[in-house]
Amino acid sequence: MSDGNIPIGGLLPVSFLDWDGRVVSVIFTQGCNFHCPYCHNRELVLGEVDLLSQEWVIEEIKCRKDFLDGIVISGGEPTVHEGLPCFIRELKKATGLPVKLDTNGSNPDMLKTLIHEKLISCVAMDMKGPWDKYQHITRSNVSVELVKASLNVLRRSNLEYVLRTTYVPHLMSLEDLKEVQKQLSHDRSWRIQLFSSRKTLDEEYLYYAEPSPLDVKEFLPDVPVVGIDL
Ligand SMILES: C[S@@+](CC[C@H](N)C(=O)[O-])C[C@H]1O[C@@H](n2cnc3c(N)ncnc32)[C@H](O)[C@@H]1O
Ligand code: SF4
Repeated sequence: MSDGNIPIGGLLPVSFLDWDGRVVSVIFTQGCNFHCPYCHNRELVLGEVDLLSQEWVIEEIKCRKDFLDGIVISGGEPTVHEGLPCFIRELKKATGLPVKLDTNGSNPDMLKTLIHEKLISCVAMDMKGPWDKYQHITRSNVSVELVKASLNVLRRSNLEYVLRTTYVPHLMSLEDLKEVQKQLSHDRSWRIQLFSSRKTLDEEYLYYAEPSPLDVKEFLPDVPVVGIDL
């Protein structure tokens, strides 16, 4: 994709769930460099949606801007698109709203650029699992050094950030979650999201068990647990 032009596969005009305490619009970019089998945004990852015009998306948000507290850019994986900084610049110019980024952490350079140019105000970054299980969980050959670098970028910035791990019992154990807590040095911004099997990239995962919130809370009592049905 060329400068400022990113593939947008979806727009959720109003959401109360995607940025704590804020009413936001959510933009979903198409395409991802990971292939997490549990991913609920399968059409975006597989590139099976009709793309929306960037101008239309910006206009839709602009006409609601007085009722919104921010914009979330999610996906797919937004940071795989080189045009992302330019797109966010246009979005902010048109709406004046703060932007939160959802990312898998695989592009620390992009993260650095977005922070340096003051284009984002908050980041939610996934920690997919213990470092030694990253490639298995994401079904990709991602270098964990990139994710570690993104973590350092966030920690050195003054930005609000959240780290989150989606707990999928078929892919990881409760002990693995403890390992993630250790590898994050008990970072207080870490939270656990419960896997929902309603829609998944790998259709076998439609039949895998969802975790029990009580089991997780009992095992890791200090960590916030969130889930679609909680
Ligand atoms: C679809 S991803 C897009 C942003 C980015 N690619 C990432 O992985 O963080 C947004 C969030 O949804 C979570 N997620 C994906 N599939 C899920 C599922 N089946 N149940 C619960 N959360 C899920 C991811 O772990 C991530 O925190
Ligand atoms: S959950 Fe995984 S596959 Fe889905 S968009 Fe995020 S990184 Fe990509």
